[in-house]
Amino acid sequence: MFVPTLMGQCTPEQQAYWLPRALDMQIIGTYAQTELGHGTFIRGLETTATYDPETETFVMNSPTLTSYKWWAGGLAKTVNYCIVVAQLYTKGVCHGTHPFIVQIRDEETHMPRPGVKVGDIGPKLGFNTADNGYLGFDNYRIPRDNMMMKNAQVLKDGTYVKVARHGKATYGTMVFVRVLLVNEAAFNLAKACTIAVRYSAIRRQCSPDSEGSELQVLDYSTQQHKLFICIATAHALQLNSTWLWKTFSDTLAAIKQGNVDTLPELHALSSCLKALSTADAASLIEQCRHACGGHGYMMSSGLPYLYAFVTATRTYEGDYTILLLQTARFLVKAYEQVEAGKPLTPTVSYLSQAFTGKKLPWDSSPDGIIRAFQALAAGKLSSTVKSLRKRLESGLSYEQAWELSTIQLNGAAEAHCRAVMSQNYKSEIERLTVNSSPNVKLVLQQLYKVYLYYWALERTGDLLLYTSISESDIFELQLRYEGLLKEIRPNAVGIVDAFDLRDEVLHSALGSYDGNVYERLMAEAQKSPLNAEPVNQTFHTYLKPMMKGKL
Ligand SMILES: CCCCCCCC/C=C\CCCCCCCCCC(=O)SCCNC(=O)CCNC(=O)[C@H](O)C(C)(C)COP(=O)(O)OP(=O)(O)OC[C@H]1O[C@@H](n2cnc3c(N)ncnc32)[C@H](O)[C@@H]1OP(=O)(O)O
Ligand SMILES: Cc1cc2nc3c(=O)[nH]c(=O)nc-3n(C[C@H](O)[C@H](O)[C@H](O)COP(=O)(O)OP(=O)(O)OC[C@H]3O[C@@H](n4cnc5c(N)ncnc54)[C@H](O)[C@@H]3O)c2cc1C
Repeated sequence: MFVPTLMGQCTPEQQAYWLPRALDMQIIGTYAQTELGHGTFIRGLETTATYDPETETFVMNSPTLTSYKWWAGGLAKTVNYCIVVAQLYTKGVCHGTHPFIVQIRDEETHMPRPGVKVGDIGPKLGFNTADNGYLGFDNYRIPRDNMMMKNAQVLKDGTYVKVARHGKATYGTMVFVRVLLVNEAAFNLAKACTIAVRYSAIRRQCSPDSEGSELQVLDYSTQQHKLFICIATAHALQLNSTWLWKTFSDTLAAIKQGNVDTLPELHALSSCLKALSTADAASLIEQCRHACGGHGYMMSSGLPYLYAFVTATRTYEGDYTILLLQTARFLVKAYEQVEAGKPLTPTVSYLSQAFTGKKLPWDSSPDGIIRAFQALAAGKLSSTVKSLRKRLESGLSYEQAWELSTIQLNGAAEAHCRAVMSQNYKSEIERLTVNSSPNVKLVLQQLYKVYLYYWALERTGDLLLYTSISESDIFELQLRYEGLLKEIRPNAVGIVDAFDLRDEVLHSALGSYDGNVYERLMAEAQKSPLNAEPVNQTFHTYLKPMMKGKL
């Protein structure tokens, strides 16, 4: 995050100085925004940067315990610089949070600079190879030029000048990383399902009839139900990530031309796609672990590590709930635009036909299911706005009414995101397979249908509310879904092989290409330090005395 922030928040002159140093690794940096007391609510950050025109420096301070920076990756022992997000004060006025480049360690000795308190935050659920750190300041001075001045400036005399066209321009790095995280979710989920599907083809358990041989666990319908949605979702996330990257690039190009009109839609999309992709990837990686039984619980399976790594992505760079609520703000505005007969931006344009007051006629074709997801999102949005307005009519303030409606708002944002993801999944497959063989098309369409049927069956309650789906339609869809799993089964191993992930990348005794699962598990077990000696010294120190009654 250090380098993208230098790129996004510095003036050209500042970039010319800092970027080569960072890219050459002459300096190593991190992004220190979150504090002990605040992560989500950026406006509540407490670190201060007070401009002193006498010395043309900013004085950095951590006025409270809760103002200590907390979490930044590499902060504890690795980095010598960081981007610190602090409340800017000049001429006695607070201008809100701004980013500053702060040297925290000596470039030669690596000692913390006087006035800087820095350390490690301790062990975490995962990410233990990263030295996430804390950081505090005691009247620590940095040059005026170290304020990142692309979007706002403090002149030598302390005058504050706002440059950016959009109030949230300083949040740009977060949007960029959220976009990248959708791709990261796809990649890690692809790893997990490669491991679990390959292992399920090797693992045999139980025999349906006592005479026959044991089945590969991949042949069980329930195992297919657990795993094929993982493969389908990995593709859905990958294709949505490519699409989101293009949307991001287009918006960035427009902003460079001075047009910030599409930023709200990009923010709404990157927020909900980051939220849903990281949450889905984490829960499906855990599902892959379940699918590997006891061996999935071994660190050597690679799955616990993957889970610990990915579940953090649901929180960092904006917590799941918080980001869905950001999308919900955008959706409520879109609802109001429909009411006012105003045009809508592309990803919410479906709303213009959705508020008919009637249930959508059920159609079980893929296009029909996407329309049903859209109807569901629109229906949820409409009920949420009704709740919001009822609360306003009862005399509550907008903030109070909003807070009481946040469970529904999150539901509407999740449904909207699922509809967007399904639509993109379909259109990206169509776009990318124009010249593909019929077999490739067939397999990708099977996976895409698995995604649609799975989520339709997960949301039957909502579909009953907002579409004309009947009990027999649901029964028919369930049978179709189960049939599809059987169609995919013969190709399942080939499909995960097509992710083309090398053994070194999977790092799993269960998921290696050669399928030598048991040999690898045993070889990994031999690496346990407990196997280094036939009798461990704890036997003599504790067990034997206890057994002899001498403890
Ligand atoms: C090329 C490089 C390739 C590298 C590839 C590597 C891939 C990397 C992936 C993984 C590898 C592992 C590496 C691990 C890295 C760990 C990194 C973790 C880093 C961090 O976590 S940094 C800290 C991140 N912190 C957050 O995300 C905080 C979340 N909070 C917020 O974003 C905000 O506080 C808020 C959005 C919730 C609220 O902000 P606030 O100012 O209070 O604004 P509001 O009043 O709510 O809204 C006002 C108005 O502004 C709109 N708005 C808000 N944000 C934005 C935005 N970003 N852009 C545009 N608009 C925004 C908001 O919607 C409102 O609009 P409205 O009034 O409704 O119109
Ligand atoms: C592995 C890891 C690496 C990180 N790396 C960095 C880094 O490099 N740099 C950095 O600056 N930060 C980093 N972070 C911090 C991260 O960005 C924050 O933890 C994250 O943004 C969540 O903020 P929080 O911890 O304050 O959670 P909180 O906001 O305290 O969330 C706690 C709970 O309260 C809920 N909640 C909070 N506010 C509201 C609200 N308004 N409405 C409804 N519910 C609410 C949340 O949904 C959540 O359930 C990292 C975190 C992790 C886990």
